Amino acid sequence: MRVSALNIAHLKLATFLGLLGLVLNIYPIPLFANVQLILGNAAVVIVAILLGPWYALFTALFTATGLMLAWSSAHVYLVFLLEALWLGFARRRDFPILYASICYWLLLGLPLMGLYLWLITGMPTYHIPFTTVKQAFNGIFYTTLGELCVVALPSLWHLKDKLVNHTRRTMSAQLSYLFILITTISLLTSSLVFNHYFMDKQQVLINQNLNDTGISLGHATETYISTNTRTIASIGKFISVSGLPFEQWQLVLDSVQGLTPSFTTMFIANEDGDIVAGSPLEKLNQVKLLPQKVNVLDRDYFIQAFIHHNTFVSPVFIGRGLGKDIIIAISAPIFKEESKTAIGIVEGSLDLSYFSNIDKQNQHHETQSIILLDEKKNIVYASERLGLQPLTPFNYVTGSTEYRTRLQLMNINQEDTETPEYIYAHHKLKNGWHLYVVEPFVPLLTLAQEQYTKTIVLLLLSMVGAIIIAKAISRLTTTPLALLAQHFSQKKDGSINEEKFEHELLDNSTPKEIYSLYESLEANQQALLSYQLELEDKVKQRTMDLEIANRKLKDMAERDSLTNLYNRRYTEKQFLKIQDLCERGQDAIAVVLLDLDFFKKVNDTYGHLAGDECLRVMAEVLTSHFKRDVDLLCRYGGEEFVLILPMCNTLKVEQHLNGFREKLASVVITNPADQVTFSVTVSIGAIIADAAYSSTLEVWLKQADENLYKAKEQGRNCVICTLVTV
Ligand SMILES: Nc1nc2c(ncn2[C@@H]2O[C@H](COP(=O)(O)OP(=O)(O)OP(=O)(O)O)[C@@H](O)[C@H]2O)c(=O)[nH]1
Repeated sequence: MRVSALNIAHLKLATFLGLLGLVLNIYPIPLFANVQLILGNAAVVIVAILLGPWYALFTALFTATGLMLAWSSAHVYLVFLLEALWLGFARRRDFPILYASICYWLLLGLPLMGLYLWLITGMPTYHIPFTTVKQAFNGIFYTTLGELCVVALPSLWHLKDKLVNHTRRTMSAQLSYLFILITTISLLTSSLVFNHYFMDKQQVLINQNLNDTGISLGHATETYISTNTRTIASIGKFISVSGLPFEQWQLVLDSVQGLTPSFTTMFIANEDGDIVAGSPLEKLNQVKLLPQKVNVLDRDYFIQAFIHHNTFVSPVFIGRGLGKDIIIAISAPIFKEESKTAIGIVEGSLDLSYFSNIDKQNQHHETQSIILLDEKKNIVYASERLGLQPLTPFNYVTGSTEYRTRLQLMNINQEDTETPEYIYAHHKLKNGWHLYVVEPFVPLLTLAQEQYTKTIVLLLLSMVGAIIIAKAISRLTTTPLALLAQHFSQKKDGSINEEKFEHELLDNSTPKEIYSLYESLEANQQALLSYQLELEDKVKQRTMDLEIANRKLKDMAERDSLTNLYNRRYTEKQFLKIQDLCERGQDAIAVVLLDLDFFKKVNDTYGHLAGDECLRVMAEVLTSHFKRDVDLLCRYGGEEFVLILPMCNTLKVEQHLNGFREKLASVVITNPADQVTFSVTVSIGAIIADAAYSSTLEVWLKQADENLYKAKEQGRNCVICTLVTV
């Protein structure tokens, strides 16, 4: 950003929007798991549209910091600052911002995000495509939102010195683009909301199922333990009350053996902790064969029952009595008949396979697993697929910072990973045991990903559909307009189009406004046409008048008004052309000077009107006598006339002049004033020479004048002609 180009108002706007974006980005909208919607970057889009790349970069510094605080990952600076520059430069080149955003994510955003997730975060590869595509769609979402904010806020349109389009886009393109923007934001919003509620519902269902399983299996476990505890207590009590001698205790165990299938083994130990009776009997016999005597004096279940007189359920441990299995021992004291003195204990080792049965009977067995812990949090039973060993402590980590759900999440095997393994429900049983019902998290994640992927595909299809529909809709309105504009515009030659507008698009389906426009344009065109015709007529008339006036002016400039013969000026000018032409053709020219005889006398005798009439008659006779088009007849001044006779027959000129002289002399002239008649004669001096004789009229006239003078001298009414041969 050049410092000189800094605009304080723009900087303030960019800062304000940046801070707003920062706050919005600190709190992204959680959708499901690690799917979050960030909206703060819309501020960057607004700045990119209005102010260009450098201000957008400035705003992006704020918004990316917001994301940095939310995600604690520096990659946001790279991905989103680049995006800001990209959008800003695209805007400067009049590239629609939505399309620019799509291009950015396809060409840069997606690869960058993918590389970051793969190389830096160590996210499972199967999850990377979804996470990156999700981010790209989030990008398209806030870009659309930003652009619509600009469209919806008229105050931003009038922002001083903001970026403006260099090229004017067609109405159809603008309408289509706006339609696509609205469709995109509507589809994205509705699909996000729909997916959110769908996933929410799924989570509620999963939670409910886990809890239901927990309650039912917990209840079954409690019943199993309490029933068996009561059984052991009853045996102890029976022996105590019956006062049976210890030799008969084996009989008691033998008799209850079939009734207590829940116990794998049972035994009775005496006050010294020695096993004195056992069931099944084979096990007891095996124990008796052992080299060392089995003594349970130090066992919790012995101490609790014998010393504390409790009916006791032990944590899980490795048996040492009738076998070395992993067992849970339930023990009860045997009292001396009618007294409070313990004389032994009866113990039963619970059959742990029962938990496997209730696990298998669980209706959600396919997806759910259970973990039963004793009060010391050692594993009593764990579903086989979990791979957990009974008796081992249950190690797990709950929660996840990356994946936000309304479910309880735990990791059992991979405690260090951020990807949760299981969703769980926990139940604490009445005896202090814990029951965990767990379900793998990945299927739910996969479901969410499938759901969002379908949405994305649907969105893409809808965008294509929107483009087609937008084009069709804008065609309905803009095509008739374009056709009207084309039809009613001037033709290339600037004239008005006179053809009637007929097009299939202009029918009953044409919008009313456009049809009214057509009607008024049509009326204007007709008015303009008739005005044009009127104008053309007027112009034609004026042109004609002008031509006549011009001709008159020309005549006035070239001709003598009294005789209508050419004047002196015209003759002098024309002579040059005639002489040049004849010189080229090696033709002869005759230059003749004529002067009425005693014209002063005519004037004096008959008056000036008669003099004028005399001059007119002279001109008429001249015109009728010298008929060739090439002959130039001129009143040279006063009663003097000049004839230029090009390409003449040198031998016949004099004769022709004499013919004229005689003709004039025979003409009777009537004085218009008093109708008195008279006649006049003319003296003629001429020179006939090859055109090359001279290019100057004066030279020719000089000779003609000399001859005229001679004619006057010789008594007038005669022709003196000189034939000059070069
Ligand atoms: N009525 C009339 N008279 C003209 C016009 N132009 C010249 N004149 C007269 O023509 C007369 C010419 O007289 P002069 O030059 O003495 O010649 P002339 O009387 O014809 O005598 P010669 O040429 O020697 O025979 C003058 O009186 C002019 O006033 C004209 O346009 N109309």
